[in-house]
Amino acid sequence: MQAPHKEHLYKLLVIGDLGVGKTSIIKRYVHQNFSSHYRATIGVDFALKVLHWDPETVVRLQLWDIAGQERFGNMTRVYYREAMGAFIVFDVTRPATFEAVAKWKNDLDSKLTLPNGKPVSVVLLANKCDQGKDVLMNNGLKMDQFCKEHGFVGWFETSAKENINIDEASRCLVKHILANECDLMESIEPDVVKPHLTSTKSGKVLLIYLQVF
Ligand SMILES: Nc1nc2c(ncn2[C@@H]2O[C@H](COP(=O)(O)OP(=O)(O)OP(=O)(O)O)[C@@H](O)[C@H]2O)c(=O)[nH]1
Repeated sequence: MQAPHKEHLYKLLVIGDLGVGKTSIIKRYVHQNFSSHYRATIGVDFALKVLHWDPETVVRLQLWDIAGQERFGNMTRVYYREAMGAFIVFDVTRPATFEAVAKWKNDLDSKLTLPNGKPVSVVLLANKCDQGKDVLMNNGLKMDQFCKEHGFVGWFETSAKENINIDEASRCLVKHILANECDLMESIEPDVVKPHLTSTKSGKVLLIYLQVF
């Protein structure tokens, strides 16, 4: 079999209010499992997903699972550094978590831009759709409008529990990032946007930034 020609490494953020399902979405996406047991993330956690994008291209995604409580802290600026894209997640059964979406998006846009000054690609995830299938059914147009107004590249109803639309949402985000990278390559040296990656004993990904502060 011929080796892939192109390798991409992207840091992706997964943000949104407490308990909306960020960890569960990542677990489903990376480990193909789900637990109904809730344990709040403290700070940030990491996972790595390898996508065979096409016969010639491998895409590695470093998923940064950022605790919901971090919206009220000062660490998001550090966590956001050098990300190429993000998922913002809300829980369809809790309207307050949707109201927080714009705050998360503003926080992100105020602290992170691509090296060419443009905003990073962000996909909105309406999670736990297995619990409230009707909540968004009649609001599709409103959601399209909301995404346009707030600069999301797309939105998906997802369920980590039933494995609905998570792969699709990721493909949408990666597609936009690949397109953005073509623009970036024209003006920026590739090494400038690549973080340093090593593996730890536990198999988790440890990201070492030389200039965190
Ligand atoms: N029914 C249903 N429950 C879900 C789904 N996704 C997550 N949950 C449940 O929601 C609770 C919170 O999920 P987490 O993945 O821990 O949420 P989180 O956003 O990572 O939370 P923080 O770490 O506090 O920010 C857990 O009890 C999950 O089992 C889903 O798609 N459907």
